[in-house]
Amino acid sequence: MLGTGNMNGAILAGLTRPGSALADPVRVTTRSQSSADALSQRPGVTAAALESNPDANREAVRGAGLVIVGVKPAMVPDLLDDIAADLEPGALVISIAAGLETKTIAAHLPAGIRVVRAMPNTPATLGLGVTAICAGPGADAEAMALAHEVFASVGQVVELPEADIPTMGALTGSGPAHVYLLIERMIEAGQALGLDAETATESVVQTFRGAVEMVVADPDAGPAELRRRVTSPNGTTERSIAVLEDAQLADLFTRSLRANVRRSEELAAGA
Ligand SMILES: NC(=O)C1=CN([C@@H]2O[C@H](COP(=O)(O)OP(=O)(O)OC[C@H]3O[C@@H](n4cnc5c(N)ncnc54)[C@H](O)[C@@H]3O)[C@@H](O)[C@H]2O)C=CC1
Ligand SMILES: O=C(O)[C@@H]1CCC=N1
Repeated sequence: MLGTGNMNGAILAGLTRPGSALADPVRVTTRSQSSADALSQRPGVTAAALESNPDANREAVRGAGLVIVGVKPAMVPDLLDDIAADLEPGALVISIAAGLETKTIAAHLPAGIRVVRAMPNTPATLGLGVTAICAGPGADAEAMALAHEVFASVGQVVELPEADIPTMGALTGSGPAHVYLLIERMIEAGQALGLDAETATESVVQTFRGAVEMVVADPDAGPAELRRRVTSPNGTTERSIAVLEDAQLADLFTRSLRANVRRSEELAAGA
């Protein structure tokens, strides 16, 4: 794993969490020695820092069958140019960078390197991630099976055409941030109505958790039916839902996701 920050770090945490059977040793790189020291505490993980060893990325990929690139999108091309000559022939390179298209990734790699693009999300850290994957140049069935296996060990995997990856970036890659924003705003609203911070926080978090678990536990009912069961005719929920629906939430979310996808397109163009 090259560039082990928030997202690659979450995947690594998921892969090495207690009870998950990580079959192969993992070499990871990061920029600072202090984060490399922290990462190397994980079982089966060897970490190297660029600030101590400028060759860390090149050394990490030597002999590796699978390389997951987790630096910021703008840094990916330079990183690939740096490691290109040291990659094993036929290695699988997975990029998790938002926006960056597989043709751009492949253009910075030698022929014969297999490319997969992935859009994971941070709940991978608990094994509860969602990762969308798509095949890039040279990605044969074996490469896709390997990508599937890695991300399946930290959550669910959805295989999609590349054109859908930006939408998944908006819906699931960025999705946890949208959920956290809703949690934050509900806590603030509880406080505005007089609850103390601790009570509001604990109650809202448990409400999200309980509500999500109910959707998971009863897929036949689905969220609309579960909402109906809470919303008594002429009761209290009806009033609060009416205020929320007044804000045209469906339209708001669609506009929000479109803005996210537009940024993916800018990143694809190198902006
Ligand atoms: N944060 C998220 O929830 C998600 C992020 N992504 C993608 O993951 C990638 C990383 O994002 P974050 O983890 O949020 O960023 P981050 O900044 O937390 O992590 C990047 C890491 O790369 C290290 N780094 C920088 N240059 C390096 C180099 N040349 N060699 C080795 N390490 C280097 C940094 O020290 C840092 O630890 C981005 O391309 C982003 O689009 C995709 C899905 C979700
Ligand atoms: O905000 C970003 O650009 C990255 C991609 C998806 C989540 N975080």
